[in-house]
This record gives sequence, C-alpha cells and structure tokens, in this order.
Amino acid sequence: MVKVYYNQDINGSLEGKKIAIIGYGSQGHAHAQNLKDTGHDVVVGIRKGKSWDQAEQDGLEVATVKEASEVADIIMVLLPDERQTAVYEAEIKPALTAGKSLVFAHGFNVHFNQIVPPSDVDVFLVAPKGPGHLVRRTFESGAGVPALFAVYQDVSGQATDTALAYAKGIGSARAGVLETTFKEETETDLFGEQAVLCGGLTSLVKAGFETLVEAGYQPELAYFECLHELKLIVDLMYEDGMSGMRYSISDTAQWGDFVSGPRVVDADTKARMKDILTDIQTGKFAKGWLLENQLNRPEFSAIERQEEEHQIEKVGRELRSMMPFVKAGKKENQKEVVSSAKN
Ligand SMILES: NC(=O)C1=CN([C@@H]2O[C@H](COP(=O)(O)OP(=O)(O)OC[C@H]3O[C@@H](n4cnc5c(N)ncnc54)[C@H](OP(=O)(O)O)[C@@H]3O)[C@@H](O)[C@H]2O)C=CC1
Ligand SMILES: CC[C@](O)(C(C)=O)C(=O)O
Ligand SMILES: [Mg+2]
Ligand SMILES: [Mg+2]
Repeated sequence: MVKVYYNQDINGSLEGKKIAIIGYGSQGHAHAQNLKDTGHDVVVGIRKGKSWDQAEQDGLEVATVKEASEVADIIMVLLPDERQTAVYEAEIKPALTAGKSLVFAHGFNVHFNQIVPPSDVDVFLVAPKGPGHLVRRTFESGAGVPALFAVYQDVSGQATDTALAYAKGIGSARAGVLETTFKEETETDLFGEQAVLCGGLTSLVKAGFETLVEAGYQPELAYFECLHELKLIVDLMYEDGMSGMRYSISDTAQWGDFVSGPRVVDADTKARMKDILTDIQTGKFAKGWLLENQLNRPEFSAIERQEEEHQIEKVGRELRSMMPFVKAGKKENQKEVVSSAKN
C-alpha cells in the first residue's frame, strides 16, 4: 500500500521560515489561518479590496503580493488558476530569488506550461482534497482534510520535508497526506471535479429533480428528495463507505440502488467519463478554459446565470431560509442561527 503520512511521521519543520499566502479566498484564508494557529509566521499577499480587509480583520499580517513575496521564504500561490500567471509574472517572479520555495495547491499552471519556474528554487504542491472553507472548518473542529503533495523541483534537497511540514501546518496530516506528481494531481483533480464531485453530481441532482417535477410531483418535495437528503446519505458514505451507508437505508432502497443505479450510470456514462479524462490529459480542457478567460468568460457567465435561475435553486433558497441550522457551520450565519434558535 502507498505511504500515507500522518502527524507523527512528519519531522520536518517550517521554523524560521516566513510563509506568504498569496490570495485570501477559499483556500487562502484557510491556509493562512491554520498555519498561524499552528504557530507559523504568515503574511498574506493580496491586492487592496475585500480580501485585504478581511485578512486584516482576521488578525493577519497583510501586504501586497510583491511585498509578501519579497519577505517570504515560502510562497504559496492561492489565486484563481486562471489569474495566477499574470500575477506571478508581474509580482511574484521578480521576488523569487534563489533558495526560496514556490508552492501551489493545484498543479494546473505548472503542468500546462503557463508558469515556468526558475531553476534555482524549490517547487512543490500541497493540495487539500476538499473545499477551502472546509479546510478551515474541519481544522477548527480538531480534524483535517487529507492532502496530496508533489515535488516538481528540489534544489535544496529539503523540498519533501518542507512540503510535509506545510501539510501538517494546515492540519492535513491529521487526516493523511499522499505523495503524487504534478501530472497526476492536476489530471485527477480536474477529472474528479468535472465527472464526479461537481459536474457529475449537479447534473445528477438536476436530472432527478426535473424528472420528478416534470411528472407532476411537488418541487419542494423533489428538492428534499434529490438535493437536501444527498448530504445525509453522503455523510454516511464519508463515515463508513458505501456498505456503511447501505446499512442505514432500507433493504428496499438497497435493492433499488443495486438494480437501478447501473441503469442511470451505465457503460455509456463511463465511456463519456473516459472522453472527459482524455480532454484533460491532452490539454484540450485547459486550453478551452484559458481561452474562455482571455475572452472575458462569455460562455461561463451565460451558463452561470442560467444555473442560478434553475427552479431547484429558487425552491432551495426558500426552503433553506426556514432551516437556519443547515448553515450553522458557516461563520457568517452564526448570528442568524443564534437569534432564530432563541425564537
Ligand atoms: N477552492 C478550493 O477549495 C480548492 C482550490 N484549489 C486550488 O487553490 C488555488 C486557489 O483557489 P481558490 O481558493 O478557489 O481561489 P479563490 O477564487 O477563492 O481566490 C480568490 C482570492 O484571490 C484573490 N485575487 C484574485 N485576483 C487577484 C489579483 N489579480 N491579485 C491579487 N489577488 C487576487 C482574491 O482577492 P479579491 O478579494 O481582491 O478579489 C481572493 O482573495 C487554485 O490553484 C485552486 O485550483 C485546490 C484545492 C481546492
Ligand atoms: C472539487 C473541486 C476542487 O477540486 C476542490 C474543492 O477540491 C476545486 O478545484 O475547488
Ligand atoms: Mg480538488
Ligand atoms: Mg480543483
């Protein structure tokens, strides 16, 4: 079995190193706050605006991307993938002097040749296998989100130790850290989010919802059946695998799972998954995404608008407004939850 690193296996340390977290979005806020809480020296590199103000409010040291990159030994790039190259060229590269570490949470730009790092720095990735907001939330609850690490360039001879110490610092070694390559991380992450976790899932949920509503069933009922309950079922799979989930459902549901599941996701679906993987491996997907951004996202924006107007979203917003506990884990909703709990 592959080596999985946990806290007790990691001896490397980031002591004496200054870590610049570039970007303060989903991953950025989590890495910065988790690293600070585990005793590390963190500066957030960001442009003036909402994220800058938020990082300051959260008690972090804040600087421009250029300044943070200049003072740091380890520079973690947590900007949106499609924006990294421009910011890297203008503000990070000039400060990336020999001996520093350039780090990513996804291999996209290095693997697809958008960022070509200089040869005298360590380059590695530490990629949490979960959304940034959950990287922070699970950390605060004493748990962690697993992560992958990969070394692309090891000039110091210490890149693996530094990567593992970083993964430990953000709490991922509480859950398990696996070694990979930039190629494997990039291709599997893109595949997972497109075919299963995000694209596959939202399409499955919408198709189920639409099937019920088009057959004349109540949209609110269809929302509970196809979206709300999904979390409860997935929680059981997260805790105990598919068999654990099947232990909790009725035998009737389990029989339906066995006989109807493969009718929904069949050999044709798998063949299309293979096509999706091929587009990722050949760079076709990356090229399309980069061009879409160069054109100011015409297709992305149109689809996003349509999706936001889907009936399942409208129904869901109304139903969730009556269930404040659903958002209890989200900090920005704490006040709302507390006040409604008093009522
Ligand atoms: N989202 C996730 O959970 C995961 C992401 N990753 C990877 O992590 C990386 C970061 O992704 P993610 O956290 O989603 O990114 P976000 O979209 O959440 O990042 C937004 C942040 O980037 C800042 N930003 C955007 N443009 C600029 C700019 N030109 N100059 C300075 N700051 C800028 C924003 O600042 P402002 O407020 O000023 O706009 C904001 O702080 C990516 O490589 C992604 O693939 C990996 C695993 C999971
Ligand atoms: C599943 C989407 C993801 O890959 C992630 C949260 O891990 C991302 O890019 O946001
Ligand atoms: Mg991912
Ligand atoms: Mg991803």
